[in-house]
Amino acid sequence: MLSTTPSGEISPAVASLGALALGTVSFWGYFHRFETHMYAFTYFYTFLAAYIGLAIGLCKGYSYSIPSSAATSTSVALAFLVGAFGNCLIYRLFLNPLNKFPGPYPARISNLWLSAQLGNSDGYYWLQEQHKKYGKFLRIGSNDISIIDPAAMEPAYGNKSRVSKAIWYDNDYPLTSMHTSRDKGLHDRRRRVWAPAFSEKALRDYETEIQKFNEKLIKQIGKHKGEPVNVTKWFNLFSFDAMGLLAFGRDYGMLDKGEKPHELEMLDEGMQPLAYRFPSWFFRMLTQIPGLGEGYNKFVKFCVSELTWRIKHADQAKRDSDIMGWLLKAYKDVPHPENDSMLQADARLIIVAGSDTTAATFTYLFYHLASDPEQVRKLREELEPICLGDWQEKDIRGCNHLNGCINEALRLHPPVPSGVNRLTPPEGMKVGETWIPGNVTFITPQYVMGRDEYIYASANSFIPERWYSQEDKVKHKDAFAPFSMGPFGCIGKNLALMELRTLTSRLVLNFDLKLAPQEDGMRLMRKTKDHFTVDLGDLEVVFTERT
Ligand code: HEM
Repeated sequence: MLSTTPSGEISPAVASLGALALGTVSFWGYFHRFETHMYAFTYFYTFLAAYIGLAIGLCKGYSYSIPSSAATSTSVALAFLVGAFGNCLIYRLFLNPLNKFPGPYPARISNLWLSAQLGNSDGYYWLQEQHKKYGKFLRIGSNDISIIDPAAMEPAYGNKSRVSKAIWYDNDYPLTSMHTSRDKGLHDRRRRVWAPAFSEKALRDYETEIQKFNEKLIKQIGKHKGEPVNVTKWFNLFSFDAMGLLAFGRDYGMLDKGEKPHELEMLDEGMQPLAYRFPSWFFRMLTQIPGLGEGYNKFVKFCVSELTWRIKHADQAKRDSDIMGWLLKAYKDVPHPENDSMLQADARLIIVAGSDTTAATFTYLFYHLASDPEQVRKLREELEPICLGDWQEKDIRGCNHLNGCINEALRLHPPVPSGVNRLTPPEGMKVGETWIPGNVTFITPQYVMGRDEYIYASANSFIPERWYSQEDKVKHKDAFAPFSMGPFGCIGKNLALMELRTLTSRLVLNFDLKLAPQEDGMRLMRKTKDHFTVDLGDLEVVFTERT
């Protein structure tokens, strides 16, 4: 029997105690045990409905007056919240096994604290500073750590790894792409659909197109006639144009127009919410609130429209065997593949994965080449005897200095600088001598690792030779993974390297280059935003045609 007041009402103290107990049970029995990030709105509405339902029930069923029903319902609701959040707080502050990892104290309370630190979209710098302070293992969230120990690479990304993708990949659910698929079986099946699009044969086809874009960019740069070239912009145009054609058989003509179109702005706008590393429940709520996720939603719509265009104009597409063409082979018997949410998500994946990343590598690489004429001299010495007549990428694939320069750009400025989110297996994971509990989210930020003296000698210097003749300057080779590794690693790595090798060679063979007057690279270094991939600050280089 419920204890009642003299007026026959349930004692508010007893009701609140019951709600406190219910909150406690709901935390330990449910919220603590299961992934709950997908249902934030559902919880919110259920809670609201229960609150209103209780208030109405007390009035109708127990003849409460309106004020006392409101007071009792409110105290019950608050007590429930205190039970659920109070226990959550106790767990996070005192009982979480992750508390043995060093890091800023508030990080253990909520991931929103981390988001508040990333207002400048400079997650990679923030992580570097914190790792300097706290060491190889850094607590960054209530269930999150960052690791820069090279011993983490094999258990995290090796082929035998039992690590899976973390809840971050559910941010876009139900728009699940191959990349955001957390189900290993599904990812595996999808990867088999994608694989032919990146086979040696497919890449040979793409190379012909890439060489045409190389030619266009060289012409456009030549037109500047020694005036500063904003390479951030031009490499963006190049990589977006190349990706449009390779992905959808569509020539955006950006290199011809020389303009940064609206689509490019949308990509950065669409990626920006990722800069703050919001907890997934919060991110999902944010992008569902009308108006708030506008840039993000616009970009998603743009990608779907590109996919629809590709399917409707299959016969007009410039190429028969573009990447989407390969994926569509799996949809032969599907009447409207453009409505398939995974294909829509994959369309977006190609655009994001294939354009921003290569543009960033080019821009940083040319920052270093324009700052150091000796690198350009060495590249020419290596390339000139090979790049005669109709040379192809396969002819320069083994060029040590060229590959060394590209590796250095990727090491010092990885295009996915803060790393990818992974979840330790339920039984936990050993990194060297350190045990990490099960179901913990972790990242291995490539930017921080790339500049760590424990991993590389003279870590902050651009030394291409460390990759072929000064190997002692790479102390832990396994730490270098700008394309990630293992079954979830970058499927476009060889395509990216093809673009990087061919265009870089052509540019250094065609032009002398130096940083523009007044250019010190600080806009590129300081204004670049880390939003999973990067939104680059400007860089100006002067190219002078070689005679
Ligand atoms: C320098 C250029 C590039 C870098 C540094 C890079 C880096 C990466 C990284 C780190 C991942 C893993 C992401 C994660 O696990 O969350 C990835 C995945 C991926 N990349 Fe790249 N990428 C580059 C270029 C490309 C290109 C040109 C394409 C072509 C479309 C591409 C397509 C993909 C795809 C489809 C995935 C998802 C793979 C999967 O989930 O199985 N990437 N890339």
